[in-house]
Amino acid sequence: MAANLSFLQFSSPILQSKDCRRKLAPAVNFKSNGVSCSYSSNGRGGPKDDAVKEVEKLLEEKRRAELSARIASGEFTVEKPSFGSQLKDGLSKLGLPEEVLGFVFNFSGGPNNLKIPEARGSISAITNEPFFIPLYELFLTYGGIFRLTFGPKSFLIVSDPSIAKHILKDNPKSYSKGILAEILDFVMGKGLIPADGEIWRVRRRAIVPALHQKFVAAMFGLFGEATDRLCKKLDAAAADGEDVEMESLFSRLTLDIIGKAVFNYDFDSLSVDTGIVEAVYTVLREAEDRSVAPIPFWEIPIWKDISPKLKKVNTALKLINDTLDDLIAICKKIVDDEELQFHEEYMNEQDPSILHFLLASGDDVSSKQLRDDLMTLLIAGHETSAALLTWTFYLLSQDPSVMAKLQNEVDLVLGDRIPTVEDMKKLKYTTRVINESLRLYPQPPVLIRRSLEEDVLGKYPIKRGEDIFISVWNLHRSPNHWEDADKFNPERWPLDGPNPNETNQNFSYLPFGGGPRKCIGDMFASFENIVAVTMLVRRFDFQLALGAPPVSILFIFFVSMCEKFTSKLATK
Ligand code: HEM
Repeated sequence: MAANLSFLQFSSPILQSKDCRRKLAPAVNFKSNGVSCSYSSNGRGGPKDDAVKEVEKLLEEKRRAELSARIASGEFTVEKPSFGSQLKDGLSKLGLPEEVLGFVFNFSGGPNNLKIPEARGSISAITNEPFFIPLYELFLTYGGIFRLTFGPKSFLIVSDPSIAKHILKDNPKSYSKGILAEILDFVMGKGLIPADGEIWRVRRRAIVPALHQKFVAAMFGLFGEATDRLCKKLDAAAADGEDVEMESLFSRLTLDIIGKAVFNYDFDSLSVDTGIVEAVYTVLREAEDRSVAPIPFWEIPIWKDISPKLKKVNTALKLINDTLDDLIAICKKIVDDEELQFHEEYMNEQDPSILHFLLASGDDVSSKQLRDDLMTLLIAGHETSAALLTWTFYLLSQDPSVMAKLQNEVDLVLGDRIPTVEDMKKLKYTTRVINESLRLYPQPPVLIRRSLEEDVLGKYPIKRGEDIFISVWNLHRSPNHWEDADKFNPERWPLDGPNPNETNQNFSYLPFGGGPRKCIGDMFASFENIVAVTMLVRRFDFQLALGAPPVSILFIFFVSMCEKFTSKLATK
């Protein structure tokens, strides 16, 4: 029985969209509250009006203060003192010294006497924002681990780096993907993201070698060509003085890239809206719907058969599966006809795709499992990169000094060249900009797990079957670890220092997760994004379009999207 995340439900109405991606959750004004930068004649963005910034800051502080006051008033606190603590209070009132009580209760109870701090309620009752934002306020009050209870459901929210490290790296065998696997089952089956146990182990061992260095280096041509197509589209928009909605374009760019990289299929979604592109988005939207559904409507027997929406989803899934089957069959034939000498860094120059590598490697796998794996890679590498690019350009549009520094580095290192793998090490500031964008807007903002056995998290014992959210959002914005945590400041990462990752930041920074389930596409994604950012900033200036709708932050399909970032373009 599939679980659902009804607490992710939002109360506001669903928005309609013009493009093929539907906006699911309500558009919540992001901090900028729709303030547009004024257009500057030199094409470089002017700083946002100071007075406006001040008002935004005050509004944000007011909102936070109100929520903090509500949390502090105990509105969300569950008062359930344990028998031990009641006894301790009683004895304390009778005059027993604290030292004696501390000794007796620590000795007799140990960690079992400790209770995880508990908050309760409905996130939608607290605020209209995506759920991981109010979780931040609760974290400031309740600490690095607390329980959040909604009616019969309860979740542990982890925002402490050492507990995150314990779950992800030190004791990962005791945790599964839980709810995530249940929701994604219809689209990813037992693909690498939802899979657990032996299936995960076998498939990870088969797939990881496909992303070897030679493969990633070969992808640079693809990254460059796809971004060039986007540049041409933007050229036309800039020439016509047309504002562009960037999230939809980045979504198409990354779909085109990942389709070619995973199974050598050209969606060409930047140019055309074919049936298969529409089918991919239909399936993605369904997964989004399921992640916020109050009940698992897709499991209701009669509904399943008569709902036009579910019929459409099934038709889309069939089209995708048939296309994947065709691609697998074509690729199998090529591999059969190939004079194959398989080795560690094997790559077919005409078709360097992951699918080709898997078939050439003699990977003994059912066609259903292979489809699940391909679909998982497609989804894992698509929305994450699209969201990262959109947030990065949004942040850049807000900070002309960072943009200028970035453009300077790109001009110096690349000039007009298409970036190569050798350039990556030289593009240090560009990398820091992306590191910082991933810190402020991690994709996904929460990692989902379920405990498979009893364990101890921090000082608290937990039972089997606990659903856990590791809030990467909280880790990345924790005042305990970051100075000016909300500020976009690529300079916080020294250029001569190591590339920040979960290990050298001690699990305070988890852009690609950590431990054995760490992202397998981290290098692919980093290079893809560096290529896109460099090729775009050397050609265009980006500013929030005048009079554009407010930028909003949406949590859809486990990724936090920067919706409606509409940019005014100026060709450099
Ligand atoms: C900016 C882009 C990306 C970000 C931020 C990102 C982030 C992540 C994170 C945080 C995880 C860990 C999830 C967890 O522990 O629950 C993950 C897992 C994964 N990612 Fe990525 N990812 C990105 C791009 C990609 C790409 C391009 C691919 C494929 C080519 C990919 C494939 C995967 C797979 C297969 C897993 C599951 C690994 C496993 O469970 O063994 N990702 N990603």
